[in-house]
Amino acid sequence: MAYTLNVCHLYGDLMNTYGDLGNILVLNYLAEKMGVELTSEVISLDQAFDPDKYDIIVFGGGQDFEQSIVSKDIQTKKAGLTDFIEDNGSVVAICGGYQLLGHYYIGANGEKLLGIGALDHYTDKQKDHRFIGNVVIENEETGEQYHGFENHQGITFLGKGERPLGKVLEGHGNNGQDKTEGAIYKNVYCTYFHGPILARNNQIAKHVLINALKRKYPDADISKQEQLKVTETF
Ligand SMILES: NC(=O)CC[C@H](N)C(=O)O
Repeated sequence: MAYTLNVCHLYGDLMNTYGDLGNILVLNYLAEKMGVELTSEVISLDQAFDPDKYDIIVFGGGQDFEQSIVSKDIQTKKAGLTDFIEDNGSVVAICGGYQLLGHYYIGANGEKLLGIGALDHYTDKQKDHRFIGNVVIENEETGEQYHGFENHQGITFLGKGERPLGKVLEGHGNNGQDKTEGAIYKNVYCTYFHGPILARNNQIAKHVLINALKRKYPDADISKQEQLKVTETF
C-alpha cells in the first residue's frame, strides 16, 4: 500500500528560529525510510488552514515581534486548528509556536499576545531573564530521554488535559519551577527544544509519523506493518 502524509508548515516563513524547519526534513527522511510519501507546504498570513488537507502540523519558534504578527492572524485559523487537534491530528509545536497554541503569551515588553487556547496552558513573562542552554528530560511514560536547546523568556504553566513531554533532568524547561518541559495533549507534542528537536530525538518523530498514519489509515493495522518499522537511529 502506498502511504502518503501531508504536512502543514504553519507560519514557516515567520516562525523558524534555530532552523526549526529541520523538523520537517527529519520527518521526510524517516517517512522515506518507511516508504511513506511526505509532502509539506507553508500556510502563513492571510491563508486559510483546511484541517481536512493535512495530517501533521509543524509550528516553529519565533521572536516576540513575529509572534505579535502571528497572534493576530492565527485567530482566523483558530476553529480549523482546534478541530484538527481535537480530531487527534498530529502537531509538533516548538517554543513560540507552543506558546501560541495556549491561551496567551506575555512578551518580554509586557504585551499580552493571544493564543488560540486549543491547549490549556498559558505563558507569563520573566523579569529581564531568559532560559538559555541545553536541556535533558525524561518522558515518564516511555522512559525515553530527550535532548535539546532552549532559548525563551516565557514561562509556561500546563493546564487541563496536558501532561509534560518530560521531567527536567538538566536545564529549565517550561518554567524553571515545576520540573516540567513541554506538553503532550492528544497527538500534539509541544516543547521548548530547538535543535531541531526531531533531529536529536527521532523517537519523537517516529511517534508523530505513526500517530498520523494510524489516524489516516485506521484499517491498515499500522503498528504491525513491518515496512513502517524504522529501527536504526541516525
Ligand atoms: N525561541 C522562541 O521561540 C522564543 C519564544 C518567545 N519569543 C520567548 O522568548 O519566550
